[in-house]
Amino acid sequence: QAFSLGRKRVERRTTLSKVAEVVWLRTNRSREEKDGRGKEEVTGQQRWHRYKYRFVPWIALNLSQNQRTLRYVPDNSKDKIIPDEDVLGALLKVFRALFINDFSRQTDILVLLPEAIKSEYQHSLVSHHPRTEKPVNRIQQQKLCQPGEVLFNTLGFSISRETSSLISAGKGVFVTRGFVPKGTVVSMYPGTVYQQHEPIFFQSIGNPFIFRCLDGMLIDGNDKGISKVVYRSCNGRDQLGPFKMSDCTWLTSEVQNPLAVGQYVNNCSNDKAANVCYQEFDVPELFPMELKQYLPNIMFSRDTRSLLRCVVLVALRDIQQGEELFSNYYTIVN
Ligand SMILES: C[S@@+](CC[C@H](N)C(=O)[O-])C[C@H]1O[C@@H](n2cnc3c(N)ncnc32)[C@H](O)[C@@H]1O
Repeated sequence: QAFSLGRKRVERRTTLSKVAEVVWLRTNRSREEKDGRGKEEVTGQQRWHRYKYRFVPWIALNLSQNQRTLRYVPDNSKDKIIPDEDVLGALLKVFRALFINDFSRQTDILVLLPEAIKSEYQHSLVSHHPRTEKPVNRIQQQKLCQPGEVLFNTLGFSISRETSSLISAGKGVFVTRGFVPKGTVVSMYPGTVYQQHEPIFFQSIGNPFIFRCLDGMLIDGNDKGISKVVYRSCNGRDQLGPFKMSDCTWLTSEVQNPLAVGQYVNNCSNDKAANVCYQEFDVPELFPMELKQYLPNIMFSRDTRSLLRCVVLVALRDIQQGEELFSNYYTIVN
């Protein structure tokens, strides 16, 4: 059954790709004819095959209107805006702050952590009274902050989902507070991660949230219907005692990782240039066990050999409070 589902998925993806290819070739041919560029060295067909589409149905319908927004990358390896270490550093900073904020609710996990790690966290929660110099345990005094507040205190900005500034584009993601410097990890693309051969046919029907990685892996970021059921089921499957391997609160209104709204970022247009860019990030094996509960991605199949794929959005320029985030759904890799 898995095989036939997989085959159907491949067939469906092939059909979508064909439709998109025809639209692409028609658009390019008429453009080339108009400009007298028909005899260019690189043909439209060759360019199509170098194109790494992020959202297939979307490009099939909109490519002709958005020619100028294509993003060119000289090589797969040059797709990264910032080094992986910087992505890891930013995620660890935010996740640690979330963990400490939520410390009083983490007792089941804390008893199982090695002493050295536990005391590191406990250390960060002890401050000294300004007059008496006596140690004060901040756990008892701690007032729980909202996750958005933790993000603001850690990276200096908050983001949230609101009605897009584009007409009939549904929701979008806005910087609601603070300032995002260029090169900052500003959001994460949550969802179930599928390898190329895995069945996604039913989840993909009418689903605009399927993100395609450069190597063909797919991330289903839909927070409704069958996609939601699949994510929850994988999340339950992978839990090890009190240790959750991923966060599923992005499927609810009570999100615990405030970065996990990247699936709502809209595509740039000729009037609104992209201010963020997708960047793929494989979570290293040594990622702290107690912080995995904030990762908004999970593998569809429990495959111990491959690393968990995440996708983050990185700021392409400084972004001010009140601005909507726009990414680029089209990438051409030479
Ligand atoms: C990944 S979803 C983004 C979230 C979406 N705005 C929503 O509220 O569900 C992609 C869909 O958003 C819409 N969209 C994205 N960028 C757009 C744009 N520049 N103009 C109009 N619609 C857009 C399209 O319907 C597209 O299929």
